[in-house]
Amino acid sequence: MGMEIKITALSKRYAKERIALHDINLTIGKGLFGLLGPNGAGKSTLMQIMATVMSPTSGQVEYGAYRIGKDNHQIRQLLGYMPQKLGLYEKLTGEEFLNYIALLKGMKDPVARRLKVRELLEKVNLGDKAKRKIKTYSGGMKQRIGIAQALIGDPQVMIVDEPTAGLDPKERIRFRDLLEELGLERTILLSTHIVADIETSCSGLAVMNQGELVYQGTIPRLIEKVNGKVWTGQIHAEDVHTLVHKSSIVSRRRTAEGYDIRMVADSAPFHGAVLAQPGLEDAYILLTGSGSHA
Ligand SMILES: Nc1ncnc2c1ncn2[C@@H]1O[C@H](COP(=O)(O)OP(=O)(O)OP(=O)(O)O)[C@@H](O)[C@H]1O
Repeated sequence: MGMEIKITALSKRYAKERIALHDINLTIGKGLFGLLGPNGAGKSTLMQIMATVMSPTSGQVEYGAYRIGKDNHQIRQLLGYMPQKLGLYEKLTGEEFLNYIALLKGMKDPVARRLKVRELLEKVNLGDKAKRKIKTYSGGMKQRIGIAQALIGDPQVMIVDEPTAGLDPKERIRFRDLLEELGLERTILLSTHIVADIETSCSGLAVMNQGELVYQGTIPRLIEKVNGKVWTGQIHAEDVHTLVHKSSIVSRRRTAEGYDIRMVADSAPFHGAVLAQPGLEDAYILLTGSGSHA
């Protein structure tokens, strides 16, 4: 299972000339594919168009032989979509909610439906919480029930929009493991603005910034781009203002004397800075200028 998705010259312009996507060309293969970018980069817009819930201004998305706009019905059959804001029915139990969604998706046979709901609850590790109301679930549990509903109908492709927002680190790891496992037999597109969400697990990666695709390829090849450009060192508090290109600061930690700094620069950015082993976070900051400590 799993299939190739081809995006060609895709653009989206909202009202008032706001360009959310500009000429996106991207191929997404089998496995877990990461879509990384800061808030407002256009990730949700792209995913909504791919999920056939919004039309592009121009361009094309193809799922094998199917095209959005023309074959939406067929595409929805092979797609599981988890939007950023999942309307959960808080008063229902996890089991009731999945049963309801399965009904909506056309599973008419009650026995098959009950079996499927059970299987999905087990798969996302909520078997023992099936009879509890969704409003009592933690953030991570809600996200996992969201994945379960997207899995009804055994979709070949899953589109998952910023699922880890608001999760604590433990829940985030658990959720990532689940997606990784699901990615073994399908195509999963996962969007996030958190580098750690995709660091270890993705077979492919695209980075977006301000409506543009700024990178597509493997994680190691992206990290290569910052080889010899990542610097660490200590700087005195009174010298911080001398740092230029603050947007390329990867991390800044207060110490007794000043700051421990990690930043991306072509040459040593301050006195005493030494080269460090580069990572994905460094490359991401070089591409997007989205230093969280800038
Ligand atoms: N319905 C809309 N009307 C007008 N502008 C919109 C609309 N939806 C999104 N935008 C704008 O389009 C741009 C891309 O937004 P989008 O939500 O796709 O980004 P994102 O990468 O998913 O970020 P976030 O994680 O904050 O949702 C932003 O500038 C946003 O303000």
